[in-house]
Amino acid sequence: MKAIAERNRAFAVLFLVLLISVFTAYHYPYATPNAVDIVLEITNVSAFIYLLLTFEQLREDSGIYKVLFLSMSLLVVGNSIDLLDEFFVIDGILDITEDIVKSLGFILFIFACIHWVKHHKQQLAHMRHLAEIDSLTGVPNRRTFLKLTAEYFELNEKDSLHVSLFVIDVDDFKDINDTYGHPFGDEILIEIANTIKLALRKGDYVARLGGEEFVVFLKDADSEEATVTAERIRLNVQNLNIYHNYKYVKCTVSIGISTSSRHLLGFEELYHRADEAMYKAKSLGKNCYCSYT
Ligand SMILES: Nc1nc2c(ncn2[C@@H]2O[C@H](COP(=O)(O)OP(=O)(O)OP(=O)(O)O)[C@@H](O)[C@H]2O)c(=O)[nH]1
Repeated sequence: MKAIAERNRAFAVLFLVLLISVFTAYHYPYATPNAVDIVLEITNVSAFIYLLLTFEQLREDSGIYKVLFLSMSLLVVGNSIDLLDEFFVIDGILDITEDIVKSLGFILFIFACIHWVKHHKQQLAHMRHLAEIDSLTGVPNRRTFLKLTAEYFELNEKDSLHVSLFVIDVDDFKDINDTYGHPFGDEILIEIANTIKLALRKGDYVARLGGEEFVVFLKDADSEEATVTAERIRLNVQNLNIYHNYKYVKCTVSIGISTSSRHLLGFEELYHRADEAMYKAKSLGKNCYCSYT
């Protein structure tokens, strides 16, 4: 964090120095050459010293920032070489050196900018992806689930096909956590999420609403098809053998089902009914499914 703040400060200084250089050179052509030079040299030399001092902080940055940093440093160094003109009378060599350093800096700067934009885009896409999934199980989170379902209802409003929704709750999960520990509880949640995912048709999806509760949305499934899928999920979870400390641990789920013709029930009502049915399944002894009636 500290290194990133330091890097941003270093970049800000470099930009400022380069801006001052350009601004001074182009906006004060009437100033005496010496005055312009003095402003340029003081800013460039102080920036160069600052770069040397902060370089250590940048060593953990990704490659692209290093290249960006290097390219801007070369531009600043190129400007600084001018200063030597004041003290040494080897103008020709210094001019050529200045041109080479600046050209190299400019090429690197363009290269780094292009790659920085690419890198930034990838990071944004990655962050967007992370915001959409549940970080533990990798299935969509509540927000994504609500978004996907709302989109589906909006797009298919006029169709009269059925949709079904499950609320799935892990049974006695507190006991699992208390007996085997929280990390193992997490492992169980990951296994269950994968098992549910594998039991679904293409196009249907599972999400984790939070805690040990999952929700499944079945497009185009009437109550009969929904119960077949629910039973498949229940059985597959029951058959899971999750290894822990030289033995296999079992877990089960209770599933509440609600089905509706798409334009008859909104999502809220569908969810409310499935939740009620899930509690009924719990009261019937768990490890079973129950349809809302
Ligand atoms: N390991 C783990 N545990 C969690 C997570 N989120 C919630 N829990 C735990 O899940 C447990 C849920 O317990 P309860 O609501 O009492 O439900 P239950 O023990 O499954 O009982 P029933 O629902 O009646 O079967 C609590 O102990 C929570 O701490 C999680 O992300 N990881």
